[in-house]
Formats: sequence, structure tokens, C-alpha cells
Amino acid sequence: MQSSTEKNLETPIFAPVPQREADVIGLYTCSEHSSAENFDDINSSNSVRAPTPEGFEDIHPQTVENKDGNVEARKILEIGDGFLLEDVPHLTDFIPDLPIYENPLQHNPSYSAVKQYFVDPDDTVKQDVVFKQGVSKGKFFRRAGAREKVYFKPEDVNACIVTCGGLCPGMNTVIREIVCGLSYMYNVRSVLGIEGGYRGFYARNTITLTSRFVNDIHKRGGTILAASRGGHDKKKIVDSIQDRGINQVYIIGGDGTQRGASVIFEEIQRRKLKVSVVGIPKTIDNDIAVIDKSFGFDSAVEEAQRAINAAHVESQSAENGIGVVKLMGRYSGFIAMYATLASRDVDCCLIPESSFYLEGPGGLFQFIKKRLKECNHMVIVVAEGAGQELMAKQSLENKDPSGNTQLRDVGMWLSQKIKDYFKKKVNMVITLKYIDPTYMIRAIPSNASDNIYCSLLAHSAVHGAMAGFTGFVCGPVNGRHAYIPFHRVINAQNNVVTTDRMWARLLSSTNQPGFLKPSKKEEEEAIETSDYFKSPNPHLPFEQTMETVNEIDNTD
Ligand SMILES: Nc1ncnc2c1ncn2[C@@H]1O[C@H](COP(=O)(O)OP(=O)(O)OP(=O)(O)O)[C@@H](O)[C@H]1O
Ligand SMILES: O=P(O)(O)OC[C@H]1O[C@](O)(CO)[C@@H](O)[C@@H]1O
Ligand SMILES: [Mg+2]
Repeated sequence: MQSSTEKNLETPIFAPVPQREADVIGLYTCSEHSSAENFDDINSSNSVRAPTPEGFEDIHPQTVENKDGNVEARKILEIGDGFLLEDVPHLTDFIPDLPIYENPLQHNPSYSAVKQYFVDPDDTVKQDVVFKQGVSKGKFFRRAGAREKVYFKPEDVNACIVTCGGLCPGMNTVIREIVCGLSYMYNVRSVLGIEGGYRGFYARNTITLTSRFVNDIHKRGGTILAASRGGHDKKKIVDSIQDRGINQVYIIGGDGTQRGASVIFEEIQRRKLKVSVVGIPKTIDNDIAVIDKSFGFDSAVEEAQRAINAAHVESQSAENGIGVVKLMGRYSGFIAMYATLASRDVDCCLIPESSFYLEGPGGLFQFIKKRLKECNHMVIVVAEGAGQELMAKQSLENKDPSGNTQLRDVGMWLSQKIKDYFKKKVNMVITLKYIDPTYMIRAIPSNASDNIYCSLLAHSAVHGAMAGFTGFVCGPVNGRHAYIPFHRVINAQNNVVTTDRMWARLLSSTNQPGFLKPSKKEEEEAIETSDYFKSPNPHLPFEQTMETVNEIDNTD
């Protein structure tokens, strides 16, 4: 029997009144890597008008098979004047007659006083806030936040949380805030922790997460649930979700994890299960596309200052002292760039996006020699993915269990090369200290601002799942939290744009050269030996990473 607050969609309780006229212009069915820059890309013949409880007139998503054989669904709507809403899936897309309920937050003393606490169903977040006169189009995402109506009764929710990939400051805070958000805001009592990443769904027992159990965990680094790489088995994972009666899945992880989450979502949709799948983007490298930045990044940049300071002290206290600090950043040098800019003690910053060379005019060795003559000491920050093409004598074949290329240790290699050069070629005494704080940085708890950010992320995730959205990641876009479809974050990567203002600021702060012309010999060696730079991220085609690079201009 239906409760007094329980209604069926057949009895509409939402006035289907978009305040703006929302024209459905069709479904985006292009190939995996294309983008709906203009309306010609969009197949308008498939449009179906149907009112939804979420404000906009909607279309039912059409599934398309991408070249990996995975099925993807995309919903794109014109919301007037050439603006596109890149919408996220909803449970009602594949289970039409779901009951809806009043949001219990209406009666929550902390929240009910807030004027307009519930997000207007028409609210969207614009991807590009810089307005260029005469250009009147843009992409929007659904604004995150609590909705007036929800698709789960609190007592029916059986949520789970899993953490995958490498560690990152703030993972425990996100876990804590999902558990507490579900409990305090929605009176949800059943939250399971899946231990050890994706394989934990089928290879480990679950642990019960209560607000009391997670109360202090944000003060600890790492993840109380443990994480892992590899082990993604779609069938086993979705079987486990189904067998355990889980109906909300919160997946905390990086680009690989979100690819895995997207596959899980597609399978859940195929089986027509009432299960919301929500991704919470995590990566210390800050390489997730679309969102402003990933949690843990600020904490990492702050902690990196300690290593840079130590390198500075060591280098200042020796004759021709050189401090080399390696920081994380597999394909994206954001930590190195921001840590360098914050410190002001760094003389040279090397990142994967900007190739460099060692010998010859304009090379790194010449710059070091000059700087030592001028100042008697220097600090070099190198991101772990920098210079890989110089080191590789054959293609990089070692992979981790997730299929990520295992990088060579550029810090050790570079330090040795510098020592050899000054000893054998210049006969100059130098004192070089190499500091690798990478795992020490990754293991710290998140700082205050990351803690707040993690809380907002977790609450956005909880509100989205309760409102019946699924197949999305949440994150800030221009400072406003939004729901972003999986395909936007798994087919692109956030990289440092070396033609952007922020990198120019870095060059101006360090005074390092642009290392633009490799010597003939090294150029030949690099071409001969490197598959790496054909595509910096083997999960993405080269053109895709370059497209991403050209798209992003967010470093004001
Ligand atoms: N294309 C994919 N399809 C399904 N599962 C995937 C895919 N790529 C990665 N995964 C799974 O996602 C999990 C995490 O992936 P990965 O090790 O690449 O870390 P990540 O999420 O990218 O995090 P980070 O790189 O920030 O440490 C692993 O369990 C892996 O098996
Ligand atoms: O050694 P692990 O745990 O496999 O992870 C290392 C990788 O994880 C990251 O921290 C995040 O992707 C990278 O910067 C780094 O290359
Ligand atoms: Mg990754």
C-alpha cells in the first residue's frame, strides 16, 4: 500500500512547467570521442517529448555502443538560445513507474529553515563562464543538490561505498560524509563498506558503516575501506550488488574507476535494476576533466611545500647545492606546477606536458650551470611523468593491474644524469640531494579546505542518488556543484596547458627556459625509443588528449 507521501508518477505532482521553453532537439549519438559542439552533430530524428519530474522536457536516452563494445546512453537537450544541457541519466529512464516521495529534509530542523534549500529543477551550471560577445552557445550541467521529491524511502535504502585506485588525501572524509549525509539528512540506516576496491564486491565481506563508526576517520590518511587496482569484473560486481539488495552505489576513484563505474551503470541499466550509481572523482593528480579540481589536490600542494623547503635548505647549505624533488603527476603536472608557484624557491619545474632535453644550448644542464654560477644553489621540481621519453630505451611495457603504464623513476634518473654531467663533463663539484616525498604526500589526511570540499561532494552525491539520478559523477564546475554524465569525464583528461597563462606565470617565476629545441641526437633518440608520447595516457587516443588540452582554459 502507498503511504500518504508516496505517489506514483501517473499522478503527476510536478507541474511540467519549464520556465524557459525547453526544446528537445534530439539525442547525441555520435561516436565515443566526438563532442556536441554544434547542433548538426545531433540526431534530431529520435526526439521523443515526455514530461519528467525534473523540470525540463526530456528525451529518453538512446543507447549507443562505443568502440570498446560498451553501451553508452547520452541525453542532450537544447534549453534555449543555443544552450545545451548535458543531462545525466535518471532511474525513470529505464524503470518508468517508480513511486516518488517527499524529501525528509523538509522536516529536518537544520535544513528546513533555509530559504530555497531545494534546488529548482530547472537550475543548471554553465561550463564556460567567460562570455565572448557574439558567441551565444554553451554547455550546461544539471545543478547538484537536494530535490523536493526523492525516489527512495529512507528505510528502503541499502547503500554501499567503494574506493578504488591510488590513495589521495580526503578519501576518508568523503566516506564519512556519505555515511553521515545519508544518516543525518535522509535517515538512512544501511550503508555497507566494500573493502579492497572493485574486487571487494565479490572477494571480500562487507563492513557496516554507521555515523558513529566513521566519526573520526577524516583525521586519518588513506581509506578505511582499502583500495586496489585491477579486479573489475562487471558480471561479478553487478551480481553482488543485486544479491545483496544494494540500491545506491557510491564509487570513489579516478579516471579508471569512473570508467569501471560507467560499465557497472550500463549493466545495471540493462538489467533494469533500481540502483543509483554515483561516481565521486578522486585523483591527487587533478587530471579529471570538466571539474574545477579534484579533492586532495590542495592538501598535496600544501604538503609538497615541506619537501621543497627541505630541498631549498639543503641546497642553500652546500657549495653548488642542488635539491631535486619528485612530485606525483603521471600525465598531468598540476601538483608540480602549483607547488612550484606556491613555493617561490623553485628554479626549475619539469612536467609531462612540457618536454625538455638535457645537453646542448638551451638544455637543462646549461640552465643549471648558469643558475649555480648566479646563486650557488638551485631547486628542481620534477613531476613523475616528466621526461619519460628521454629515459625509455624501449617502449614502456610494465603495466599495473589496472593496465596503467608503470613509469620509470625520473627523479633518480635525473639526479644521476646531473651528477654524471658535472663530474665527467664539466669537472665541477656539486652537492645534490634527491627527495622523493610522493607516497608521504599521498598518505596525509586532507587539509581544512579539502575537508569542506569533500563534504560538499559527498552531500551532492547523496542528494543526486536520493533524487533518482544515476550514471553520473558530481563535482564543482566554476564553483557550483553539478551532476556530470560519465562520458564527459572518462573520455578526456585535464592537463596543464603550456600555452596558458598559468604556465607562463610559472616560467616567469622560475625564469627557466622553455626547452623548446631538443638537440638533434636526443630528438632522434626520443622518436626512436618512445611510444609513450604517442598518447600520454594509453587509455585515451592522442587526438583526444590534445582536444582536451585545447578545450581547457581555466587557469585565470
Ligand atoms: N576501462 C575500464 N573498465 C573497467 N574498469 C576499469 C577500467 N579502467 C580501470 N578500471 C578499474 O578501475 C579501478 C581503478 O583504476 P586505476 O587503477 O586506473 O585508478 P584510478 O581510478 O584511475 O585512480 P588513480 O589513477 O587516481 O590512482 C581498477 O579496479 C580497475 O580495474
Ligand atoms: O604506486 P601506485 O599506488 O600504483 O600509484 C602511483 C600513481 O597513482 C597516482 O598517485 C594517481 O594516479 C599517480 O600520480 C601515480 O603515478
Ligand atoms: Mg588514473
